[in-house]
Amino acid sequence: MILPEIYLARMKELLKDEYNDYITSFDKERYYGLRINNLKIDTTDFVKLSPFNLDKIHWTSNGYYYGNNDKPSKHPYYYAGLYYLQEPSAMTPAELFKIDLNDKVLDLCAAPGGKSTELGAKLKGTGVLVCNDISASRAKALLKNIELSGISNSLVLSETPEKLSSYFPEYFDKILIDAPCSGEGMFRKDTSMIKNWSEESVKNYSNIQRTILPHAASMLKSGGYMMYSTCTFSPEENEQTISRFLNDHKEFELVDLPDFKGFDRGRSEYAFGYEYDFSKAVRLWPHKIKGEGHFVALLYKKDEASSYRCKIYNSNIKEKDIELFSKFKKEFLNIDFDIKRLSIIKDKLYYMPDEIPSLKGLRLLRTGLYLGDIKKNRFEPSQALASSLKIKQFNNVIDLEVNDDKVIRYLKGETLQLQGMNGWNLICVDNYPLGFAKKSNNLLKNKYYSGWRWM
Ligand SMILES: C[S@@+](CC[C@H](N)C(=O)[O-])C[C@H]1O[C@@H](n2cnc3c(N)ncnc32)[C@H](O)[C@@H]1O
Repeated sequence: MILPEIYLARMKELLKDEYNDYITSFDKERYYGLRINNLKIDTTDFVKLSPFNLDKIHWTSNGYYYGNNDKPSKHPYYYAGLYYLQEPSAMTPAELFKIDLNDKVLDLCAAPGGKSTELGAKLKGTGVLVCNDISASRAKALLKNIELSGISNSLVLSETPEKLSSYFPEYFDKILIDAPCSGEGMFRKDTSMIKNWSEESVKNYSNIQRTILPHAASMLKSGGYMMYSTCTFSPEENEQTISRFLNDHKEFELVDLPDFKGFDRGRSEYAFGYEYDFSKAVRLWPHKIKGEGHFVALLYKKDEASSYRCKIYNSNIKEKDIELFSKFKKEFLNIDFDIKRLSIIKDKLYYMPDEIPSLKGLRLLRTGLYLGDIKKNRFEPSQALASSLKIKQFNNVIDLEVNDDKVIRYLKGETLQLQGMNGWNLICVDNYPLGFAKKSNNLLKNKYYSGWRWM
């Protein structure tokens, strides 16, 4: 692997006598990880069920390395959203971020959702998860991952941090900024990042990070926590971005992050302006752990009793607007809905997260859980609803065993000869929902969302 001379000189300066270890880490294999989606399955249950050669990632509670011969992206459990494929170090921010039930959480740079899906799992369907990415195309991938993971309490947006900040002032308890960066920590995983690297790009990213942080800060409640992470090594994008922010925001302070074997700490000598204790932050290096490079810092917004409260939006939906859905719900679903949280947008029915402000004027890809479509004389449930269900929450279930060839045929969109009850059936694999099928006139129509099909 050929790395730019200037980059190597900078790394020598940063790493000193560890430099050679860092360089030789490029000759080693990269590590592949999967993170179990605890919203759908407990870690121990998945480990029992898993056909993969798993080895625990020691600083996580639900992350595992998988074997070179495993193909977890080509397995029905992946389609059931039981895990997310993620580079092991990239699991660190969401792992270290303590999320409480009912928290309002923002993932500001969220696509494609590696960290959002874990933050959503930690919320266990309570509170609100707002996932945003400035890039509309990347936000589409984010939406798919949120829905596949079964997260039902999220908003998916594609906005600038500045615009978001005018809608959500001091609204969130926790904010993650997994910032755009020069990606030095991913050179081994993705060599294409090397050719985009330059000292200039480090400077540019550091400027972007510096503009994002104040907007994020204004959306955080007093007493709230903000986590900042990058997958790069340059102090300009890590200690210096944070210390510049702290210089201008005296209401924030660094919080100590836990230590694990192989973790390195942030470098106080790189702080800009005042002295800050960056040993509270974490640096991950590919020559010290089985994973790529990362930086993580946690900030606390001191509790200075703010007075601001967002005006909360309430839908004014009436029973008669949702008659078709109520009929469907009575026949098939074993869940309760709070009518105040239902919302109809262009004949699509959504279940909104609780206590959200008005979203008018925002570029939204998803407003809560998309339940389905209100057609002329029927309600048609969505793929997102199927993904969010537990098997017990649906009356008609066809549960297939993972080795049954009908599982993959269903995921390919084929029509199957299965018994099923009349009307809607939830197709599951080993008790975990995949999608819907509808039976009428003895024919079971495959309703698996065509955009997610097994290829
Ligand atoms: C490191 S990636 C995020 C990865 C993601 N958190 C995950 O774990 O899957 C950074 C993201 O920031 C987005 N981004 C770039 N500039 C941004 C900005 N000014 N505001 C919000 N997001 C931005 C990029 O589109 C990119 O998807």
